[in-house]
Amino acid sequence: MLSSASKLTIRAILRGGTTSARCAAVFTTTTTTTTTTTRLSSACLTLPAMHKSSFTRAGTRISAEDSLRIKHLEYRNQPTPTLPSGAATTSSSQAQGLPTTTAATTTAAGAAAGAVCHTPIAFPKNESQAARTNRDDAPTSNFKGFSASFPCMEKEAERRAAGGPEPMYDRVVSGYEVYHHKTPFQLYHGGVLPEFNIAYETWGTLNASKSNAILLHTGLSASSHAKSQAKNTNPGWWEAFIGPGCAIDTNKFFVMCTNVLGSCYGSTGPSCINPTTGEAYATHFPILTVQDMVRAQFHLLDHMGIQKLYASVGSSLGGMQSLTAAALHPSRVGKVVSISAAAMSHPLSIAMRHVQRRVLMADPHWNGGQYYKGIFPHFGMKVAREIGTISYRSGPEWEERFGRQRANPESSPNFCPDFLIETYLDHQGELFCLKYDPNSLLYISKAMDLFDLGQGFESLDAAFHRIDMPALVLGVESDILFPEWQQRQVANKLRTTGNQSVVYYQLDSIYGHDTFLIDVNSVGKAVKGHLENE
Ligand SMILES: CC(=O)SCCNC(=O)CCNC(=O)[C@H](O)C(C)(C)COP(=O)(O)OP(=O)(O)OC[C@H]1O[C@@H](n2cnc3c(N)ncnc32)[C@H](O)[C@@H]1OP(=O)(O)O
Repeated sequence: MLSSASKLTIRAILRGGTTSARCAAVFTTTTTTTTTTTRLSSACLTLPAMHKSSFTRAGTRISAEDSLRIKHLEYRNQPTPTLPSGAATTSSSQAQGLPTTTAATTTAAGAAAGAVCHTPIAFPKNESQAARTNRDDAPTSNFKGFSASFPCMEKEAERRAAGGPEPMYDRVVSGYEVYHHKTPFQLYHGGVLPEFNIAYETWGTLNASKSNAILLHTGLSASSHAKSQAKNTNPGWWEAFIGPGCAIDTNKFFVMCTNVLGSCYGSTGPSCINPTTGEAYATHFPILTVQDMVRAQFHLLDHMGIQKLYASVGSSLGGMQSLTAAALHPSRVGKVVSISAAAMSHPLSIAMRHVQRRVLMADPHWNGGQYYKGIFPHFGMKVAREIGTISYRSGPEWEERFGRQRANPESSPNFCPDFLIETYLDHQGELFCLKYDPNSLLYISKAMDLFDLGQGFESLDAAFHRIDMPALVLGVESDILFPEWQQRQVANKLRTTGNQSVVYYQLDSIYGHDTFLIDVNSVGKAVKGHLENE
């Protein structure tokens, strides 16, 4: 935790579209006319010690106290890949048909005549590596193989046999409010929802003129529970970022967070009952876009009488929503923040979500999405999350954290989680898989693939041109899902299409895409500076 005396000096460039005037040192502890002091109250700084000490990569450290370095970037010195200028609207491509894969526990079977199958490993379990290396390697028999024991698969088989009720996603969180939209809602790709709910939570106080509201948009699988509050005291997913004196200061702002359309934490999604059939929507739910999610949120704002947001803030999918809100309703968004997002998903990120969906759909219990009264596709969901986790963190972090260590170096190598990185992924998959509706994962991850900020506008540039309010764009060098070059594209596009006030930060955190969830010091301070800078 940082002491109250700790400080962060972040340098940024603010450049107008045609002017080269710059305003450096936006956030610093030194008071100048172009300076805003940016401090997070110590109550917000709950970053575990591990997260600070693990930053050992070479780089420009801005201050001794801070674990992350924020680099000064000049647009003109950065080669920037170009975005296509037209809005390439991707057509809906709902996955067709069911894979026929059956998941059977494999057993080794020796094919060759005379082969010895299921031979127990001859080496004593606790034999040291040195002893193994020094062993006289003259074989004592013609064949000695692997002991075909797969405890992780046996556990999975037991779970399948037991079945069990579908987890109740809407019980995972409680204490949210619900906006009920009573009339049919037309979606971008042609679907219509007869009605919908949006779950939301709020923190701070809405002022009399309703001018201090900040809409916080979530990533793929988050609920509206960004912060603990009286009706739900569990820590939220941005717990340390929101509160008095924090990055989003609830002494100043009224913060709202919604659960997106298509999700499973109180908003209408595939696990909800379709009022026209009395059955769960499941995979009859219409294909969604990020724009549909944001349009639903603006119905909630209308309902609350909030004409103009002080700011729209989001990371990842939330950053896509944040940019979309600003493009759809520029007159209703005062400031925009986009962290680790993009103007459109790039092929590698689509590929990573594709394999998550395929592995989920390959679980026979997924059953075409009709598992709500059957057996939950636990294994498919778990492995999908493991793949997702690979895209959320980074190789450098894992190198530092796990290296090549095995969970139990004295045990024989095996095909169940063995290396620490494997047990980590296994744990992350297990932690998450019962907390989220598999069909929501399909729909929302597809919406991310389909995302194109230019959708519905004349061109991508036309969409960017509408985002004329002060903008903060933040990227992370180790992010493979939403690479830093995409953040630079967003910042550059904003600037070249006429935005007079764009701030871009590049962080060299090793936490990859998840940096926005972990690094309150750097991400939080950048957000606070942007929100509070006049
Ligand atoms: C794509 C989008 O739109 S949004 C982004 C998607 N990202 C997410 O959803 C991220 C979800 N992850 C989280 O929420 C995490 O808790 C974070 C990011 C907030 C915090 O991350 P960290 O503090 O680094 O936690 P970490 O990833 O190390 O996980 C800790 C857990 O792993 C366990 N663990 C750590 N190493 C190992 C290991 N080698 N083997 C087994 N388990 C391990 C810990 O015991 C701990 O378990 P617990 O949670 O049951 O107590």
